[in-house]
Amino acid sequence: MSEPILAPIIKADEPCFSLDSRIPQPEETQPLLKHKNISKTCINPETCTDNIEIKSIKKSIEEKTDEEKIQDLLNWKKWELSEKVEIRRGNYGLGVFAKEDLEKGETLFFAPPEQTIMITMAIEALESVITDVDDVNEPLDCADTLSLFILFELRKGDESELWPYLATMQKEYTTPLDYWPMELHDFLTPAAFDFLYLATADYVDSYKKLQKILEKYNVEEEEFHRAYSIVTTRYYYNDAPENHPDWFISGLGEGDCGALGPIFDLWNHEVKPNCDWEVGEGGAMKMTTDESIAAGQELFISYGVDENVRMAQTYGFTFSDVSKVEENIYLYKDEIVDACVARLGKAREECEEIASNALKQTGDEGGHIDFNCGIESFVLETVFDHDNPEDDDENAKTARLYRGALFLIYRRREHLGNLLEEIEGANWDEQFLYHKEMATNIARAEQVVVEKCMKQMENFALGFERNA
Ligand SMILES: C[S@@+](CC[C@H](N)C(=O)[O-])C[C@H]1O[C@@H](n2cnc3c(N)ncnc32)[C@H](O)[C@@H]1O
Repeated sequence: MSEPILAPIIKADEPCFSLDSRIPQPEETQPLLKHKNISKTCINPETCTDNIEIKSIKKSIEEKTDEEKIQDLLNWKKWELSEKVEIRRGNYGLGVFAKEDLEKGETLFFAPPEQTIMITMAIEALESVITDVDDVNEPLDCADTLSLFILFELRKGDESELWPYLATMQKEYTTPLDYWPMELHDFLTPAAFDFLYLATADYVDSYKKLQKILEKYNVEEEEFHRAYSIVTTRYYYNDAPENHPDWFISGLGEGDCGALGPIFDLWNHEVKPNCDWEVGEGGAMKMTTDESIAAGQELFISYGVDENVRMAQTYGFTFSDVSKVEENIYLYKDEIVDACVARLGKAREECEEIASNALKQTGDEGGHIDFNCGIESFVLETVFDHDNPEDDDENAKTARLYRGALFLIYRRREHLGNLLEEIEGANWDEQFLYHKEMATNIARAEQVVVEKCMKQMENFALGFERNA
């Protein structure tokens, strides 16, 4: 959903590596990284080395203006869209704006399930493409299935029934973290690097499942990536189908799958939005105002993400006004072990063992400090609670936990300070200015929480120490 700013474009004659090279290797997931080699990725090594031009069977379609495309979309179905709003291009691509003053609680949009793009529609359409479970490397989930469906619909061009919708989609999606160039890895915070890993792994996973079909239909990576991004930046949760072919897999219950909602998905995101949305019976979409809104204002919903790092991962944008976001400070095992050694005076091996055992019980890398400065780390709690003297009371334990966490965030402050200096001081090629802004916004958002939590946690620690 971000404005298209280009990441490296994959060309057939560039040196190429396997798709896996885009996924950082395990040792690279450690925080505070060293510079990585510059690398370009390429889907099909044979076509890279032989410099073969892949035959494109995409239709070229007469380009319409934004206004014409929006009009086609509005005429496509009998939408229940309030006359008090308009769709137009704004600061964040297309968006929805108030034409008149709006009151709190007004319904602005309603779409019954049949006007949304449901997974059942995608499965049905793909049954002629996927005839056997062996046509895919692994069963497809909802996002994979919708991506493949959208890809083929895009190829049909204006012969697709969905064309009035698809024609409004942005042309390129190149900046989300799944296309973050390797030479810029060092400019990411440790958390952003983790999110990059997740974003890339999800994308590559999807590509690999579909590889045979993509190759059969000569789908270039860029083409697949666009369809995939259209889906993942617009997908809203919806129920999984009751019956489906063997090549499809998803959760069984409510909200375990997803759908696309034309018009609904033109609302842009704010952490504190002025509109609210609801998925009703069978996947119907409803949009209402959450406050009174003056004419001319843009209408926003929340996509359910509050952190710059998560917005970057899923939607390809970040807020530069970092007071708007609610970033977390993610903690990692190595840092916790350092805090254990420094604060408790224990041997590294012992700290390692305690932390590793605690980590085995949790799914995450070590936990986090949330934007309210609450410590959400089982590992940190375990480490600082471990092997306490018998006369140790709850106040002393809590104080020790805060001191341990403070050690971590002082270090993180130093790291973020250095990182921001490096970002500022580096020589950025013009094509990467968007990346610079994104890396800065992610680091600054975390820095704000670090500064706030330092003061707050000092006070907490002192209070508990006094009562111990
Ligand atoms: C569901 S679409 C919204 C419609 C989109 N603006 C369009 O032109 O089609 C989500 C995408 O919109 C953009 N977007 C939404 N909210 C934004 C924001 N607050 N700042 C920057 N971009 C935003 C991002 O590109 C995001 O991936």
